[in-house]
Amino acid sequence: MKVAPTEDETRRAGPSPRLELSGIRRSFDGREVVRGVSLSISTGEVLCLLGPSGCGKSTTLRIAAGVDRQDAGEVRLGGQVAASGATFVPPERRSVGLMFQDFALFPHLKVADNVAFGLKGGAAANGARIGELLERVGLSRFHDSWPHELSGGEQQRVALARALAPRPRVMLMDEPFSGLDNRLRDGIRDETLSLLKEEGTAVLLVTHEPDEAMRMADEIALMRDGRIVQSGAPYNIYTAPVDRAAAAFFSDINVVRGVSRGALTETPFGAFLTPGHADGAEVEIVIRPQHLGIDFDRDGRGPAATPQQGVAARARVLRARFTGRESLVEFRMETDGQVVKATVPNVFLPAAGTPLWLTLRRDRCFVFPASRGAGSGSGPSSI
Ligand SMILES: Nc1ncnc2c1ncn2[C@@H]1O[C@H](COP(=O)(O)OP(=O)(O)OP(=O)(O)O)[C@@H](O)[C@H]1O
Repeated sequence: MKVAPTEDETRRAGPSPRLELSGIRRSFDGREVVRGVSLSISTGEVLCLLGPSGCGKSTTLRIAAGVDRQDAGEVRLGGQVAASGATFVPPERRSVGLMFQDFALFPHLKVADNVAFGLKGGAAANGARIGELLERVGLSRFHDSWPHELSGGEQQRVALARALAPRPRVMLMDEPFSGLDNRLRDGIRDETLSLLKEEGTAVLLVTHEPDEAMRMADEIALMRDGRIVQSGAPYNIYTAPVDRAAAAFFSDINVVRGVSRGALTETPFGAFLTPGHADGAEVEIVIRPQHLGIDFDRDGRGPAATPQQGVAARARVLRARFTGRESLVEFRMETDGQVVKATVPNVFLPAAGTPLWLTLRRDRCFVFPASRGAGSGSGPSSI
């Protein structure tokens, strides 16, 4: 017999997540493209499903929306089953807002009527809510305009107001900003985020852009080949990637290879502690370009080694480019000919062939078993 929880138990357990997916699977033509995805999003939380094209993000979102149906697993909204083997609540009864890249306003409806579309009663009856949302997205003056009179960014903001008008508890957004040019995108992302937070909406946002996920997400779920390979706050995902491919998804990386012997791996940058790697196992030391240190050559000598930096290694500049916010310098190591990249804030454009000394910030290095493909690797160990 199932005993109903007491009020106290319910309070201690906290409210149910607004959206919960557990063990979602979906195949097309015998190929499984979503392979056991589970996630949970609470009130006012933004979860970004991030991954390369074709990894199954949109399929997952479509299943959450109810426009597609999973082969296995369960979708819950506010603690209630919305889709399982036995139950299926159709999309229009799920109280979810949808926003896609192709946000298509209705061209024959004025802006206010577009916003009113999802509301019961139409523009006149819902005047206050429409006015509030148009003001919030900064478009009050377009109340009686036609969609074609608005720029792409303005249309996108109307689409957001339209999606939010019925106060959905959950908003599902699939690459909603990718149709906008770069200049507009950052502003609209920020406005959208603050509006969603104000409304307390739980948001599942699908994107293949790490910058967008870092900017928008409370939590990132990194997806690859139909599976979530890592999830956590943006800072944690960035600073503690689960494997080499997860590190590489967010920025360029340098990979220094070596062989672990007695829990130590010798490299041109000195010995690294590699506990947990078997004797003779190949390891990869991964570091982002912004965490390399550059020092001048003093008659063939480099900087004195510090424990934090380890040993400096000499390299020659291959090319240097200024990219706007920083300079990207590529080097060829004198020790083994490997090419490494470093970024430097501001303008630093040494001539090709210049000898310079490189160090690695050891607290920013990750050690992984040598990968046999994008998906391999286990937990990182910081050095
Ligand atoms: N209705 C369908 N019929 C057959 N295959 C499909 C269908 N929908 C998706 N797929 C396939 O499933 C895989 C995952 O597609 P999905 O759109 O979920 O990926 P995605 O990560 O959102 O990619 P993108 O960022 O390019 O949209 C792809 O290989 C796609 O071709």
